This record gives sequence, C-alpha cells and structure tokens, in this order.
Amino acid sequence: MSTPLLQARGLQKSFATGDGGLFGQGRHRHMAVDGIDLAIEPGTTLGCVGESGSGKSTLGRMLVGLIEPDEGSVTFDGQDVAKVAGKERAALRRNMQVVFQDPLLSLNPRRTIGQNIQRPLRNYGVGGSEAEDRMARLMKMCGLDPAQAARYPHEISGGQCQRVAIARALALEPRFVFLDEPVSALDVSVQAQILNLLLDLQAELGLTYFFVTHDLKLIEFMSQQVIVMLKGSVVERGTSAEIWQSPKHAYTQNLLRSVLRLGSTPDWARFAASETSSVIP
Ligand SMILES: Nc1ncnc2c1ncn2[C@@H]1O[C@H](COP(=O)(O)OP(=O)(O)OP(=O)(O)O)[C@@H](O)[C@H]1O
Repeated sequence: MSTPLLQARGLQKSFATGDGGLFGQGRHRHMAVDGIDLAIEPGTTLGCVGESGSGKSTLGRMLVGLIEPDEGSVTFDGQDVAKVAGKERAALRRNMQVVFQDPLLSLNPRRTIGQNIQRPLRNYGVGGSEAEDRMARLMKMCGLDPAQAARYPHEISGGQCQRVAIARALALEPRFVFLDEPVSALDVSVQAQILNLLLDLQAELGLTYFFVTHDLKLIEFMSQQVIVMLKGSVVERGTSAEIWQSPKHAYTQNLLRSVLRLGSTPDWARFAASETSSVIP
C-alpha cells in the first residue's frame, strides 16, 4: 500500500433542522456525517454509495474544503488542511476540485463555455494567450472542439456541458477531484462516454477521485475501493469486488438484491467498452 493522498479522521457534520418554534422547542440538529475515517491512495478512486440523504455529498464537500467539519480532520498529501494558510492554502485548493451532478446548473449561463473554462485560470492570475491556449488544450483533452468555445452552455448538449465542467475542474491541474454523481443527470448512452472520459483522464493525469453515486453497479466499474453510507455512517467498506460479491452488512445486501432484481442499471463495463475512447489525443 502506498501513502494515501487524502485521509480523513473522525469527520463529523451536523445541520440545524426545524424552524425552532416559538420557544426554540422545534430546533434540532441532524447529524449528516457522523465520525468517518477514510484514506484514498494516489491515482485511485474511492467510490461512495448510499441512499439519498445518507451524507455522501456532505462528506465529499468536507474532503475538498467546501464546508468545514464540526469535528475531525482532512489531511492532503501529509498536510492538515485546516492548519494550512496563505499561499499554501491557495495551492492546496487548486489541487482539490469538484464536478457536480448537473452541469447546466454548475456552469455560468451568461459566460461562453470558453470563458467558463478559463475562469479558474483567471482567478489564479493566468490570462491572455496563455489562458486561451490552455483552454483549447483542456477542451481537446475532454473531447470538445475548441471552435465551440464561443458558444453558451444552453447551446450545447448535457453531455458536452459535463465535458466543459470537467475541463473547468481540470484547468488548475488538480490532483484530487470529487465527482458528485457526475452522470446521473445524463442520458444512459452519454453517461458511458463521460465515465470513459473520467477513466481516460485518470490514467493520463494520475488523478485521484472520490466518486459519489446511488448506483452500486456503477461503483463497481469506476472504483477500486468502496464505502457504503447509511444515515451519516460508513456501514461497509472494502474493495469493489468484495462489496459486489460478498457484502456483509444487511443494508448493502439489500442494495445489491434490488440492483440484481430490478436489473435496471446497465452492465457498465460492457456498455462503456462499446463506446469509442473519449479523449482526443
Ligand atoms: N446545507 C444544509 N443545511 C441543512 N441540512 C443539510 C444541508 N446539507 C445537507 N443537509 C442534510 O444532511 C443530510 C445529508 O445530505 P447529503 O446531501 O450529504 O446526502 P446525500 O447522501 O448526498 O444525498 P443525495 O444522494 O440525495 O444527494 C440530509 O438530511 C440533508 O437534508
């Protein structure tokens, strides 16, 4: 085992719920993530599966520093994220990016796709022809034609929008990407293309992923290691094959049974293999 790129210890996050009532009697705190430890090795994917509301997104957001944990710590490349300040913090932030579920919502609709991709570069002081060149390279790498840079998000398909969101996430050359259900808003045939793109980019750039989904079959295809979440806790963890072939927790067994019974999700490995490679060399 190599040294983990990212490690979390005792991560905990609760949110206030209820309107509080007249005397505050209705106010409670809901524990969204309840003391989670995890480690992700460089160049690998940790898949996270669980029902809606189990805390997957909250966990991912804490890993990339979008929200602060109430308790616990995140260590990236040996650095405690909470203790890093100034220039080092900015460098750390560049290294951790997110791709959200709905690309149309995550892109700025008033900016062209080229401007969307260049935004993080400009935020970090890269402008002019250097930003233009990098944008064109990122677009090609993500299977987009740079000639489309002047179009707006609503003028391209959902799959192309997600390619733009991925290109934007990669603009600052991160090492770690939190993929928050990156294909669930897309048509099934487009899903396979985006999954292939993510796998190709991982192989080419050595990226490390935290991949969140509801789909157990998809997690088997995308991840080496898996955690299963239920009500804010990890109820099962193991390799993809272990979770798929011999799940121990009753919740995972039920999840698996329903996947097998419904047969509603595609055989990703076979399906994706039938798609051509997604990256333009
Ligand atoms: N900003 C917030 N304020 C209040 N409650 C929140 C907030 N974010 C998340 N929650 C609550 O925390 C719990 C976990 O939410 P989270 O989005 O992490 O779950 P999830 O497993 O990602 O769900 P889904 O699969 O539906 O996206 C839920 O009960 C949710 O309502």
